[in-house]
Amino acid sequence: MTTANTGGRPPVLRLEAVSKRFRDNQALGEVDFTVPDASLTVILGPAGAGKTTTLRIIAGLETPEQGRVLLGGQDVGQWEPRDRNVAMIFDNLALYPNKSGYDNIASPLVIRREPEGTIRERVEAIAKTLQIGHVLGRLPKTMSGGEKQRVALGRALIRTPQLFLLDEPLSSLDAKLRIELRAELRRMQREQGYTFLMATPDYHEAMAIADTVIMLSKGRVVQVDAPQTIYDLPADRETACFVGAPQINLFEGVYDEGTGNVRIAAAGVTLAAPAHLAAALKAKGRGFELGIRPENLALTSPEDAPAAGELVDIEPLGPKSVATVRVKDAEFRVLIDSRDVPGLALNEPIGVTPVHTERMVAFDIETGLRLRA
Ligand SMILES: Nc1ncnc2c1ncn2[C@@H]1O[C@H](COP(=O)(O)OP(=O)(O)OP(=O)(O)O)[C@@H](O)[C@H]1O
Repeated sequence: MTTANTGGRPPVLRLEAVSKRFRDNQALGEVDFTVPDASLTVILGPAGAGKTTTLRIIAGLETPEQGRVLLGGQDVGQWEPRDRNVAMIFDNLALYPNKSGYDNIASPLVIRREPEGTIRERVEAIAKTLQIGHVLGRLPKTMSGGEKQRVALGRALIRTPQLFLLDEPLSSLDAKLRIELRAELRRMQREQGYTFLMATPDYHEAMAIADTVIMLSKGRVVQVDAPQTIYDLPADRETACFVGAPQINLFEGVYDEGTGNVRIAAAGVTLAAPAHLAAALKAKGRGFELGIRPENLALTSPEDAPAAGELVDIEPLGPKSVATVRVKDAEFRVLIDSRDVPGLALNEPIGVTPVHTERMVAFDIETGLRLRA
């Protein structure tokens, strides 16, 4: 059992080889991971990856085919959901329509027959943190969407379970509110030392708040790492494409042993193999793709650029823009400063030059796995 970072205590949560099948659909296959105490871990993955199923199994709302769920080191396989001391927070939590904000938040403690003074103290503290003091006396129908979501969060957070499971808790909110509330969740988690396991298909969200990201794909854990590591060194091609917008550039290449160069046939371009990948590319020879993030390419004059083509599109993204350069049968997405856009003309010749070649990655075309240096 993993006891890292827990001072010898077992981790808050550990999944061991958890599998789940719905009829002929293998929703989860041998899922393994650990969630340490007072951490914010995000399960990231596309729709249908198995995020909700994983959370439901931990909460005891779904039974795994195989494998073990350990909470604080105890196998809870036979435990009822209410005995597990975990709180699950869904998107769009329904509030009691006939109860005030205060009574909605207080309800879990009222059910537990906590003393009234304690309840008042807790509700007021939570309302202050979530900045919803002004809606405590009001019915849900008079609250905005964001206020309702905060009251619902307050109701979940008023309990103090050993683990909070959050299933896309912010997805119904508008972009501004989502960013505000996720920062608040992060702050509360840190201040109170809560342990959060949150599922989201939004890599921006994962990057913004996670200590650790569990990348889930087709019911399997593909990678468990810090968000920046998932971005810089994705375990496979699918993860590389899933995290990062504009998407990573991928080019099929062939390594030339004589020169130590990589030829990208589709673009008719030859690049020096970056030093950190040379051995892996040499060993592979062909059947690999080079992965270059758009921010690691620059627009240059066509004369001395390794790739020269035509500027075919510019997409503004606020302070940054994405320039697309067609070079023969290949397209290069290049992230540029939007202030440089006025100096560019569509359909004109332009060069593309890799910068930070030490950040290039390469994937095996057959397996999709990243080639290890
Ligand atoms: N009760 C069920 N009966 C049959 N199949 C199910 C059931 N629940 C989930 N599945 C299937 O299991 C797989 C994983 O679903 P799950 O809801 O866990 O994915 P998810 O990653 O949470 O997706 P989303 O981001 O869309 O919520 C999917 O193929 C889904 O169709």
